[in-house]
Amino acid sequence: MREPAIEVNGLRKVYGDTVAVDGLDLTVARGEIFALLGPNGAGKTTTVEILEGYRRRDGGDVTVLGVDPAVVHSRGARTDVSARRWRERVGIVLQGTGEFDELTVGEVVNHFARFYPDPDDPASVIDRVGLGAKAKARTHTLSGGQKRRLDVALGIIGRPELLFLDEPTTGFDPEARREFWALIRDLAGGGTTIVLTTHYLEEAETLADRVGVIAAGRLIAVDSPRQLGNRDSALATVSWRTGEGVWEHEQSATPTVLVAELAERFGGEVPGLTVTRPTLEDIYLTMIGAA
Ligand SMILES: Nc1ncnc2c1ncn2[C@@H]1O[C@H](COP(=O)(O)OP(=O)(O)OP(=O)(O)O)[C@@H](O)[C@H]1O
Repeated sequence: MREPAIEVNGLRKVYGDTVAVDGLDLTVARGEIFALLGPNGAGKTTTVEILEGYRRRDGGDVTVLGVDPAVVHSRGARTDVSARRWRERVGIVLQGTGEFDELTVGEVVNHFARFYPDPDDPASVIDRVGLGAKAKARTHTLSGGQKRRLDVALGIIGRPELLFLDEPTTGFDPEARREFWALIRDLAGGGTTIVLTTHYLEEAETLADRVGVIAAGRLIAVDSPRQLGNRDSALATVSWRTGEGVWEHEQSATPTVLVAELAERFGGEVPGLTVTRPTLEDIYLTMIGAA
């Protein structure tokens, strides 16, 4: 089997009296899109920053692209060739870096491209993040969502093998969010491993191969969005309108049987028929509530 992109065992991080990460285990496969969900303060950013090599851990084992990020970050590593190589292979999109004074979008992306041995084409990256029309605009004139797109451009200009995205679409309008999702799928299709944190359940559902739910510093569940918390086998709610126009709702483990009965009862079309299962958000909120 191919070595995973990320392997974490028993990760622990403490700030004073606060246990931010409390024995977290996680494996992310190469080429996977993995979404980390969890309430404010659950430990997502701390975990991701440890994986990126920006934060030191207090316990546990961490391997990212075959390397311990703590070693990359240790003293002397700044000039170390292997540490530099590792950094070039990891793309990071932080929450809001996009202020570069009087520089234009094109200048900033071109400037960052020079840090990498085999960068992508700056003009094409600017187009792909939807900033083509803003290439000559000074970055301080960009809107919030456009600055976020610039952050994404800087995260991918080095053609990373692994890309970390911390709440990437906060402040995006719905169309921009969909364009961004297409970009992420495109990157994953090209083999890039993607780890993102998000508070948008729809984003996790649309993008992620697997989601991990963090609560109080622990990973309490990992599964595909369809199967998380046995969602696929949860009771379905069947709703329909009676002949008198009254809405009926019934929970059922065998909704197909119920719908067949209803069809027979109504002699064809069942008025207002819907069959729904719990959404990812329903499942997530139940999990977080229980934790
Ligand atoms: N530098 C720090 N010093 C002290 N405590 C910190 C520090 N950074 C984070 N914490 C604490 O660690 C816990 C986890 O924080 P973290 O930022 O990892 O959560 P998160 O899941 O990313 O939250 P959010 O969804 O709000 O971004 C919180 O209780 C937070 O207050």
